[in-house]
Amino acid sequence: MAVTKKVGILGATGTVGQRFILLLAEHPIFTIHALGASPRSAGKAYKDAVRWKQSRPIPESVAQLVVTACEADLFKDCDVVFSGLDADIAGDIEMAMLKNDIAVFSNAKNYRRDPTVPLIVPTVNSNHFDLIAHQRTLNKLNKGFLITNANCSTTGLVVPLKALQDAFGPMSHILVNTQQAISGAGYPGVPSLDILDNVVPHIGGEEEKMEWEVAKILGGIAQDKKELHHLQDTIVSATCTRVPVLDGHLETVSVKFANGSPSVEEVYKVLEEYTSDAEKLGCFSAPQKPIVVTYDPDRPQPRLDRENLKGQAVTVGRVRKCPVLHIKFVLLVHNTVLGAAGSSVLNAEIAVAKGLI
Ligand SMILES: NC(=O)C1=CN([C@@H]2O[C@H](COP(=O)(O)OP(=O)(O)OC[C@H]3O[C@@H](n4cnc5c(N)ncnc54)[C@H](OP(=O)(O)O)[C@@H]3O)[C@@H](O)[C@H]2O)C=CC1
Ligand SMILES: N[C@@H](CC(=O)OP(=O)(O)O)C(=O)O
Repeated sequence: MAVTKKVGILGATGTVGQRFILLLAEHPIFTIHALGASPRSAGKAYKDAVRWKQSRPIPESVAQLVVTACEADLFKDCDVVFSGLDADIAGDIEMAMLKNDIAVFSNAKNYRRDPTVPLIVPTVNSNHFDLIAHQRTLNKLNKGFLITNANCSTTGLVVPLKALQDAFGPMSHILVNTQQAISGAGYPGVPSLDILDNVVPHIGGEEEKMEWEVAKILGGIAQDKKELHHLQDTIVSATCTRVPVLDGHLETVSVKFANGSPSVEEVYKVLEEYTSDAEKLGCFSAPQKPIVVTYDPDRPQPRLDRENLKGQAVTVGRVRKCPVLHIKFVLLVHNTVLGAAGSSVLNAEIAVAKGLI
């Protein structure tokens, strides 16, 4: 039987934290060891601290665990710390964990632009783990390191883009429009009077994140493994909206390729056949395949497709020629699974498989 690793969850009471609890409560190699949240929650049993919003009940093994403050000393016995912390406080807390030589998997935006921190979508760029040796040298660490997840909308976008880039070469232009679920705004999130019977065509900072993160994730790594190379010649334009859906971000995408357009049939084939290292490494949470292709004319849809392959796959459909660029399609990503906690857990499984933890 595999040796189990002790894990801590920071921000365990939040929207992303609750997903971590569900994904980790019966995990074959990770055992929940410590739960952290704000001073408001510290000292309480998890069931009393959390406002549980999941359709499955709080796992029994977690309900009575006492939530602590997010102090590095209290997590020093953990092999891995997953962070679902609010970005306002994630920076300092995650850095304190890293300085204590702990492996940190962050969902927050704070370190995504740090050139020494890989921004990893597990079914896209797990090769960026190769930067960790250099990061450890820079920070004088033995076993600790820090990696971040991408923004949830970016995560959905880069999975099919990676398949297309591998097959057809660089893309010069990418236009994306998102319809994002309310769970993306955390709890209590968007007021009901703003979102019911409505669409809000603004999510602060989201478009800038999407436009920037794609280039880091789809870029390469230097031969000496000390630097990430961002894409230079790909322009991304994003428009992000909030819609009255609970979970699942829908995105409409148009792409122009630098070397000319593939056919719709070629694109479908490439999406169908795309594989990632996560499956090849045999990771427990890896989807059977990173992309579920739908040929139904009215899919993907959030309510019907967000749970595909347990929320770890991106569903893509409606591939057709774009009269302005080259190819357009629709995708759906589960924002709190692959878009957040699910990516972190799968990234940690990859790190274990690569011998980094
Ligand atoms: N929701 C989503 O789909 C996605 C979210 N993210 C990112 O993940 C992170 C978490 O988001 P989300 O779960 O939605 O946010 P929530 O607001 O639902 O949860 C925030 C968590 O942070 C904790 N917290 C707040 N203040 C402090 C503090 N001073 N010290 C310690 N802990 C504190 C809260 O604890 P308490 O309950 O005690 O207040 C809670 O556990 C954010 O950085 C977000 O940007 C990334 C991708 C997708
Ligand atoms: N902003 C996203 C969720 C999120 O928190 O993203 P980020 O981790 O990039 O701040 C949404 O509203 O759906």
